[in-house]
Amino acid sequence: AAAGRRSAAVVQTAGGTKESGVKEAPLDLNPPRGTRDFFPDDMRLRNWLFDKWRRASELYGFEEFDAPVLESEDLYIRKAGEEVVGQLYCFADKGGRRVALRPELTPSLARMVLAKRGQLNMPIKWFAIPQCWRYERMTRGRRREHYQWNCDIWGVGEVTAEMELLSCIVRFFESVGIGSDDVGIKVNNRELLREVLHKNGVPDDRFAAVCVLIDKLEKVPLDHLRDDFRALGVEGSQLDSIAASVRADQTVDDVAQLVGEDSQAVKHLRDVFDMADAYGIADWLVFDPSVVRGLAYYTGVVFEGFDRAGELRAICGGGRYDTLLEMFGGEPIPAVGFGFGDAVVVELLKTKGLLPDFADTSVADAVVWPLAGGDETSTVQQAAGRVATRLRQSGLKTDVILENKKSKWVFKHAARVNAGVLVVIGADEVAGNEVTAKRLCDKEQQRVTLDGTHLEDLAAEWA
Ligand SMILES: CC(=O)Nc1cnc2ccccc2c1
Repeated sequence: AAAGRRSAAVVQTAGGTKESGVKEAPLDLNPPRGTRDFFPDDMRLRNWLFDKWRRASELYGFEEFDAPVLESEDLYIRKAGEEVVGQLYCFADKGGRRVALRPELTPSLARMVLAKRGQLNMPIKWFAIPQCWRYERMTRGRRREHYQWNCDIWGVGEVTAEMELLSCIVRFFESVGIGSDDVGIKVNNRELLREVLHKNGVPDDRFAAVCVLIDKLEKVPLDHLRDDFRALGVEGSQLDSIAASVRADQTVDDVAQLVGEDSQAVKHLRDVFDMADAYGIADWLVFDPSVVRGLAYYTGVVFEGFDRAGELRAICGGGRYDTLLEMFGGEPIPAVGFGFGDAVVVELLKTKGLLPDFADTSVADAVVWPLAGGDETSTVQQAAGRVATRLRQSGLKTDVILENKKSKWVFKHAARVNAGVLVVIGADEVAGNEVTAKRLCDKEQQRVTLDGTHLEDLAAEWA
């Protein structure tokens, strides 16, 4: 690493930008490639978003859980050619164990359910906001981590579970000011594709890998994928009829023609649209037979939030995955869930002018200022400590000026933290067992005795 740092590259370092050469280059101050620092302003936005996600989850009766960011690599070994598996951030740990930074949360959830199998009250409705990772060649300069809100329902095979999740997503959008004219949710059912594959003689064990390729069709023309399809034994007229069946411009009736009105797939799909009104989400849902999502384990209804202006990548996505536990050697339990990343939704909020403004965030309600500097410094600083502690114990967010500062600096600082009241403590206040409280919005001030709780009451009123 030291040798690496001796490179001639010019990096932003502690010592400013300088040609590194013979001397060892100082530490690179940037976070690792594809990752982000969250300075307070960034953290305020992140906390705001997570709070909106949490509120929507709790509104729907979901309980929060979490799992380690590090999991055994085995959890993600799937042979269907998924991008998320191809970009696994994996390595051998010091014990020689193959481990991976989680690229998604669902396999951890499956592991936890299997571990507690039979002891969990079903159905479970759990949510989490995990940081997920991928290792991508930085050629594309994309991020290698994101936070992804997950909600999952285990133990319900009926479409009512899909309705809970779809309406939870809609409630989140409404909670940040996004409406059904801004965003829609494309809904499809992978069972349709399974039935089409059967009709075209494609063996069932090709289903997951075919879905992953069909998902790529959204971005890559069919001709670029013919070789991959051929490798799965899908080609020629068989492939053309499969590709035709997933064309976006078809209605549910059109696909019912293809697979027959008595198809389970069609029934489940119609159920979703029939129930949408009752959940107040009919305006949000759009049938789109081209949507299959890129995860191998989806088995039924799948869905994807999209911006109707068509400028952004998918906002969120999910689906039913009734057989995931079989991958882990367990008896299957029906399950459905979604993932909702922290990147695209923020881009959408930006374009819609819906990002929150934190300019008047109250970092502190009160600022306590010991007039230090003279030989009474320790006396006034101790008095400030006592006053600040009282204010904090009464629940007021209180900042203390920790060193000798000029008045101009203190008032500027109090304004920056949006404090409502400045409590000044000089030697004469201390002598009189008083403080001088200044209301910052209009400079009104009062000498307040420290006897009783009048100071707390006044500070609370002025905060
Ligand atoms: C737009 C964006 O940041 N996407 C993103 C970023 N990091 C990831 C990490 C793991 C899996 C998917 C990921 C997706």
